[in-house]
Amino acid sequence: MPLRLIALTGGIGAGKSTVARMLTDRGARLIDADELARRVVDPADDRGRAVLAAIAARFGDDLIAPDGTLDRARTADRVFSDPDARAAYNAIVHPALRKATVDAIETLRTAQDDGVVAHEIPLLTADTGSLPWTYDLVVTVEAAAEVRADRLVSGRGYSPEHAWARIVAQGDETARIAIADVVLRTDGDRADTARSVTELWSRLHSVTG
Ligand SMILES: CC(C)(COP(=O)(O)OP(=O)(O)OC[C@H]1O[C@@H](n2cnc3c(N)ncnc32)[C@H](O)[C@@H]1O)[C@@H](O)C(=O)NCCC(=O)NCCS
Ligand SMILES: Nc1ncnc2c1ncn2[C@@H]1O[C@H](COP(=O)(O)OP(=O)(O)OP(=O)(O)O)[C@@H](O)[C@H]1O
Repeated sequence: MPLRLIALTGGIGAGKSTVARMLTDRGARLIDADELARRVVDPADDRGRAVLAAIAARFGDDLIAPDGTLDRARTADRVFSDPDARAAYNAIVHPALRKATVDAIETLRTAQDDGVVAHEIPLLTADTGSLPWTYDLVVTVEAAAEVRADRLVSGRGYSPEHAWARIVAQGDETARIAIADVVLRTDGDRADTARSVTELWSRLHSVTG
């Protein structure tokens, strides 16, 4: 079977990373959009510096920390409280992120042209239609917004305001479910989630493509 590229999307705090880990435990390889989004603003890299300069030109130098890295907390405050700022920020960062993703897919394909690659990508719906790659299966990981907010506050130390700002920034689940082939609900406990991942893994091995 050729390489199958799976989108793993879902609302913040629903459990994408948990599901991704369960898939990699079963042998999938992973591309993490959040991690690539950190790399594209790495000041140690020429392209990263160019992205940081574009952010500073649009938003001001106060988003750049004294050591030249992105001040992530300040950036989050700006972009998660203001949809126009978020769109402007995404317009700067997302082209670099897309390029990094194409490179990552190619690198994995060159290393091994079969198996499952999971692409953990929180913002899939915002970009659908303009992506320079195609998925064999789109999976969205979903739990009720209140459950996700509780997890972000108790598990990740977010304040309730920060948790809700991000949940709201991502829109509701309707758009994600509309583009998904599989909706993996994680309102239950981790054992329930593990069972759903086992089913998904079987399905991935019965999909040709
Ligand atoms: C705004 C930034 C600096 C905040 O950094 P921070 O370290 O606090 O958060 P982190 O990057 O770990 O993201 C955590 C979660 O926030 C959500 N999130 C991140 N960026 C966005 C965004 N632009 N819009 C909506 N939700 C987002 C995602 O669910 C993500 O998993 C950072 O998230 C960023 O650079 N975002 C833009 C790049 C992007 O779109 N990333 C998502 C990958 S698809
Ligand atoms: N049934 C469950 N399935 C998955 N995760 C769960 C479940 N119950 C509790 N959790 C917890 O929810 C938290 C959020 O999970 P995770 O970090 O995987 O979310 P995420 O969707 O990747 O978030 P982000 O969008 O920030 O990357 C974790 O602490 C995880 O252990």
